[in-house]
Amino acid sequence: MTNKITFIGAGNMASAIIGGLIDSGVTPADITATAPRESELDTIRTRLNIQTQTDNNAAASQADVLVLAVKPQIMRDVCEALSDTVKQRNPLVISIAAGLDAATIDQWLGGDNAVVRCMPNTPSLVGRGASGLYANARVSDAQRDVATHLMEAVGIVEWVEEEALLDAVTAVSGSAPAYFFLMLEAMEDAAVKLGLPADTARRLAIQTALGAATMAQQSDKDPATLKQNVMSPGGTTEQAIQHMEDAQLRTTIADAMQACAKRAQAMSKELSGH
Ligand SMILES: NC(=O)C1=CN([C@@H]2O[C@H](COP(=O)(O)OP(=O)(O)OC[C@H]3O[C@@H](n4cnc5c(N)ncnc54)[C@H](OP(=O)(O)O)[C@@H]3O)[C@@H](O)[C@H]2O)C=CC1
Ligand SMILES: O=C(O)[C@@H]1CCC=N1
Repeated sequence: MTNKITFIGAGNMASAIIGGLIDSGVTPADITATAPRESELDTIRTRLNIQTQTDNNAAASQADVLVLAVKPQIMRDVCEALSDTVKQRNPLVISIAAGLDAATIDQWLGGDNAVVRCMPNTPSLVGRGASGLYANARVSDAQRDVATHLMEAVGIVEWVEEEALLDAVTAVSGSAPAYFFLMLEAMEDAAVKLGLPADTARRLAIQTALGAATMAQQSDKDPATLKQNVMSPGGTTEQAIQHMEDAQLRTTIADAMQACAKRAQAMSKELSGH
């Protein structure tokens, strides 16, 4: 990819995507990241060999692709301060902020911009990301391809044609690494109570999660069938699964994802004012 990519914000999500991009072969010198403090940038520059800047406008003035990766709560100030540069440079804008719609981002940047909204997740760092993408009407087919190419460098990409569906994407993949990490935490704790050393328990739980996800990805069987295949009648797994069903685990997961999507909608109202 020959595009110059600038990340406004160099935190958890930006560094996960940047790390994945570099592993996929993007030239570090083509990537710039910004943050207010040199100390944070020193770390990412040393680790990834990319360009860094504390001046957002200076960094954006070189960008073909401008990735907005700051917290939603400060996005308005950041965008408004970038609007003159964006008007001159006219980059493809990719916002990764949860719960901020493309029209609001476009308006804060001064209007008439090609804006892709992307909901990525942190496994992008290891090339196993999952991103949902939505494009506003200004985004050309070529720019869609650029956004696809960029995010496919760090995982899979699913386009949605209705912007509101990005809230569902946030619930099923954007926020979801945390659900699986919670599961790993809980399994490790429970295994320790059953007598295993913590490091042994963690290794076994992680490898099992990896193995199950890989099987689910590679198998032509659906997850329900794969689950059934582990459950020998009258055996051990049946007991565990029955316990989870009795404890309404499915309802808990559905309620948690509803709460996640609802929070994205509420953030949109709070921050955009409509
Ligand atoms: N974390 C995740 O799993 C996901 C996050 N997102 C979205 O990604 C965005 C970033 O989240 P995340 O990476 O977790 O947050 P972080 O707080 O880790 O990163 C935010 C970054 O922005 C920097 N920053 C703050 N103010 C400015 C400014 N004025 N100009 C430039 N940079 C600035 C911060 O620097 P400093 O630390 O010095 O303040 C930090 O580097 C959010 O909008 C979030 O909704 C989307 C999907 C998943
Ligand atoms: O928790 C959040 O708001 C961000 C968006 C998705 C994942 N992390």
